[in-house]
Amino acid sequence: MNKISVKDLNLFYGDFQALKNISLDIEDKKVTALIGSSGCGKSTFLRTLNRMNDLIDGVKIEGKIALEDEDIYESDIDAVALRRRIGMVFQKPNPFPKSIYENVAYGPKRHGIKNKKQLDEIVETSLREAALWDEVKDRLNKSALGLSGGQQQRLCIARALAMKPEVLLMDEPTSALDPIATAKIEDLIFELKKNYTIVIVTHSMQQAARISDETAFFLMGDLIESGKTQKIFTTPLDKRTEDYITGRFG
Ligand SMILES: Nc1ncnc2c1ncn2[C@@H]1O[C@H](COP(=O)(O)OP(=O)(O)OP(=O)(O)O)[C@@H](O)[C@H]1O
Repeated sequence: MNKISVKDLNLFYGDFQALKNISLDIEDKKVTALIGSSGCGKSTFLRTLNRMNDLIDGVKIEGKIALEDEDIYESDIDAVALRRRIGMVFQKPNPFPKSIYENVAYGPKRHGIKNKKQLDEIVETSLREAALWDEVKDRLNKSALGLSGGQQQRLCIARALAMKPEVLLMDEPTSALDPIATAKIEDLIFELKKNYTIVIVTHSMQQAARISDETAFFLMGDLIESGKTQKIFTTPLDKRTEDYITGRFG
């Protein structure tokens, strides 16, 4: 089943066309990796999925993106509600300068949940889901900035999960982390796909091969090829995909 369906998507930054006629279906409760060399449009594409590009001046978008049956670029859609359904985790862990507890409770509080017991529950569940609970349960009121980089990134994942999203967008979530912290996040992604649809931008082909079910290869704003990760990495249809995954360019 498709969770998100992208059809004939074009995106312009002013006169520059960063995405060219992209059509891609994103499967429910699977990990889809977006790969391609620097500047090919992976992050831009990722941001179109929860309308984060709306926040950038001079962006023009054509085409259609449906979340299940709903066109997310319909003029009457509530972008804040959309971003609650499609959460995002960024390249650099960016916890708020607040306690671990407050980082996770922040979103639910802003959306009107005031009951302490309910918030406690959301915080614990989200931290457990992000595989961080055991490491932080005795220091929930300490600053999030005292956590290691890998812990901070899992906290940011917990913060996203606290909003009970359906889809998680991850923009190179491990590029600032060491191999051990990276492995923890990769294990976590594997667990999370049982309940969430995940789209991840990665520079690491090994990472894409390890963790994704589906892979989409971008080149200079075009989507060259997409499909099952195993197929893309073993028998790609397009010569340009093959050249990229075998390291001939990129
Ligand atoms: N806010 C912006 N204004 C103008 N051009 C932009 C903007 N953001 C990105 N671009 C351009 O759009 C193209 C795609 O950028 P994007 O960041 O999506 O690529 P990417 O594949 O994610 O690259 P990287 O892997 O380096 O992050 C690039 O040529 C980039 O310079």
